[in-house]
Amino acid sequence: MAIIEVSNVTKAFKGLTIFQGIHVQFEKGRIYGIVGPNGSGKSVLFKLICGFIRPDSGEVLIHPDYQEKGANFPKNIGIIIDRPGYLDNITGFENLKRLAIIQNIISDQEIRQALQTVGLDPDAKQKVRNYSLGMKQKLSLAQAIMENKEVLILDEPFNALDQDSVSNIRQLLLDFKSQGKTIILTSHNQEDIDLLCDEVYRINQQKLEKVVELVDSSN
Ligand SMILES: Nc1ncnc2c1ncn2[C@@H]1O[C@H](COP(=O)(O)OP(=O)(O)OP(=O)(O)O)[C@@H](O)[C@H]1O
Repeated sequence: MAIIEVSNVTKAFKGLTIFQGIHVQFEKGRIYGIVGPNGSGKSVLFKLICGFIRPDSGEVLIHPDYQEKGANFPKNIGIIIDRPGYLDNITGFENLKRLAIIQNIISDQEIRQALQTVGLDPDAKQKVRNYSLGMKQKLSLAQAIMENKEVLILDEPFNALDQDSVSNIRQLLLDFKSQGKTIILTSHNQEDIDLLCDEVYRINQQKLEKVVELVDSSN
């Protein structure tokens, strides 16, 4: 069984149909790209997968090993969807520490490590209020990876990152994949998709279509 299976899912908001009977399966150890124009439903798909919103019909099936006990919600997923509201009068480390306390499964050292991995200084005294857009993006990436989850769902993980940071994070995601983690991401940058993804799906007219790579027959 796949880790996550979206089966015949339909979703509308007040008459605005986003998905009509979509299917997709996500397998362990692969990187999946979801593409589509603004407003086509990429974030909605991620929220459906995470159980934040429910399908009108159809279902999202989660492999038992990845299920929250007693609920059909995935556990063990690191998420970036809609930038989280960080407290702006404390540092990045202090924000992540507050969030880490909820699960209480990681040490301060692991939080520091996550910050360093994405290129933020864990000892910086700077409050989040004074963070640039790219720094906030890195903080949300650090949050998604800090608990070393098996599945990462990343809505526009490269937004606002400078070129070096984009390269670092791309490499990080490829390293995660080689460790057997599963990653589902969106990006409006085709290069991210081409470099990272094993499979790509495009949202088109309320359906999810697998993008088939055209083999260049000229060589
Ligand atoms: N909770 C909600 N209630 C009503 N409408 C919603 C809700 N969530 C999303 N929508 C609508 O669903 C559509 C798809 O939104 P979504 O955020 O998934 O798009 P997206 O593909 O992620 O876009 P972008 O590329 O701009 O990030 C939009 O028209 C949005 O307004």
